[in-house]
Amino acid sequence: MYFVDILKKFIAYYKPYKKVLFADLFFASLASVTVLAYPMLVNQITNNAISDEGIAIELVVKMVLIFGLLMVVEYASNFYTDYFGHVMGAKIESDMRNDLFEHIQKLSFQYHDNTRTGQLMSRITTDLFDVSELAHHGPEDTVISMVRIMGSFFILVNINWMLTLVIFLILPLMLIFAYHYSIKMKNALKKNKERIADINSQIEDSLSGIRVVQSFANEEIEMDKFRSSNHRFLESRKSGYRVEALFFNGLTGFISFINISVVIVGAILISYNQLLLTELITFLLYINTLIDPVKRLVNFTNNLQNGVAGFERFMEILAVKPDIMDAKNVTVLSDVKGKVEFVNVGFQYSSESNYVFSHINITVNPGEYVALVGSSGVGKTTLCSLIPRFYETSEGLIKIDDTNIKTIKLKSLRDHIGIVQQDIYLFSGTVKENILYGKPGATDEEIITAARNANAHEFIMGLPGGYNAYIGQRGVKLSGGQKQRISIARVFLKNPAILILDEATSALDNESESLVQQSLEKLAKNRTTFVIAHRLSTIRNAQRIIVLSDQGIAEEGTHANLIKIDGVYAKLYNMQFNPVTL
Ligand SMILES: Nc1ncnc2c1ncn2[C@@H]1O[C@H](COP(=O)(O)OP(=O)(O)OP(=O)(O)O)[C@@H](O)[C@H]1O
Repeated sequence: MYFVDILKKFIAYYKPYKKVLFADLFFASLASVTVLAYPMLVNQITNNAISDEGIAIELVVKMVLIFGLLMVVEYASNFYTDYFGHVMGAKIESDMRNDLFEHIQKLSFQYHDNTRTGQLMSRITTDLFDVSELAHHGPEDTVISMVRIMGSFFILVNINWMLTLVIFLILPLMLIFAYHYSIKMKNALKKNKERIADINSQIEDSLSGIRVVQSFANEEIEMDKFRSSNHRFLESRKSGYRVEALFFNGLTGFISFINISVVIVGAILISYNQLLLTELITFLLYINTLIDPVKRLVNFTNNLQNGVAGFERFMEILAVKPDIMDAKNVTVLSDVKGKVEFVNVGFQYSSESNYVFSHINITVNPGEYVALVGSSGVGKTTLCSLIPRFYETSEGLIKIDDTNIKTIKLKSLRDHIGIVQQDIYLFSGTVKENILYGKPGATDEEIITAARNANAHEFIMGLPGGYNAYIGQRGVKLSGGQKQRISIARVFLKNPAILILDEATSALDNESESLVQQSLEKLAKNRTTFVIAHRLSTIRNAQRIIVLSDQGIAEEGTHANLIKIDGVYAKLYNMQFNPVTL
């Protein structure tokens, strides 16, 4: 049942390429038939054209012409299967890769938190290559092998059944050998794949953190880690090549054994006048026509195993249901006012971990500026990441403008929320491309206005190339404050009703901070804003400060009120502004 299911899903990918597939199978059969005809022609020449009376020129010319014609047909058919067949396989692979990437993008933060990017990269790239090989060679090799095995068997029996029996006595041994080694090869290849995926993860990890590596001068440690996974890969390739060498040379050995046995038995049959020399020559020529598709079939079992394994891994990811999806009847938000309500909200990252918080009740009015304060790890970022549904609440619910966010179309929900974080992610590309990310299709004027609002226009104009300046991988060519202002421009362009500022200025120096702070204040105007700040000076003017503790919301109020009640906030504030001196 499982296999049928997998097969059905696999076959579905052929649908757009039905015509090419059938043409491919037709030409594969045609090429196989021509191969079967060659030894026949040799037989005609040796039997009828050459005799003691001389050479029958007319017949030879006729045979040569047929030879030529068959060669043209074989060449054209093989060209079709080699080119169009491979292109079909590549197109199927490309369709699968698109589906996989689309799906992976839908998977929630929870999934990505627990999955190594390098492993996913391997699945999207190398694994699917095996599937493409199977998609192309699977049906084709089956047809070629069947036509050739049946055709040559029929011809061999017709020439001499006793010699055919010799082959079919040895062939099962060869198949058992081939099957045994093909399993070993499959295991070796699987190991290779796992290890190359490890290397990919390692490269991804080390190179993404190259700045940390170099700042700690830990290149040698990274090199050691790399050397060890590279060595493990080398070892698995070594054992793979060993199995491969045994396998292919063993097969060649069996083929030689079959040929020698046929020659010996054939010689005996000739001596008893049971066989002609010309028949023995034709028979020997047909052995290859029979053995070659057998080898092909064995190879195909390998392709099949790899391809199926690759396809299973592909399906495995596709089977992961995005845990955060649109409900059946979703609402699309329009004209959002920006009221945000947490109703008895509780959250745990996984069923095994502790609740980060529970029983959180907060109502934030449209346009209100609310600061979240609390010690490190208390859950401020987590609380905010529930609003765009990056994670799903474990208890309670969140409402925007009185609508439960689980009933809002995910895209629509996220379209109305802007986030500025401390750890900014800019894509490698130009300044303009990065700002445009906030509203694809925006005009140049809109981009410049957003940049001006974010205090970014001037420094952008100073860059070589201005808005078309290339900013490097993750924006490495820009300063922290500049990156931050580009990310703010991006949100200005998006123009969301709800804003989350997650410690956006805490990594900046005073000058940068004031530029960024100014633009953030402008950005927050008329939007419901949640600010997470470590530097309490930046939130003194907040309309409301919510203080989180391990027990939930500990205090709530304005800065002045909270100082007056002299609780958790006052303690945090005093720690920052009146540090104890010895
Ligand atoms: N992706 C995650 N998977 C599992 N646990 C997480 C994850 N992210 C955060 N946590 C845990 O959840 C708790 C709250 O983290 P969170 O980042 O929300 O705190 P925070 O108050 O924003 O801290 P800080 O002020 O240091 O940024 C922490 O104990 C943290 O270890």
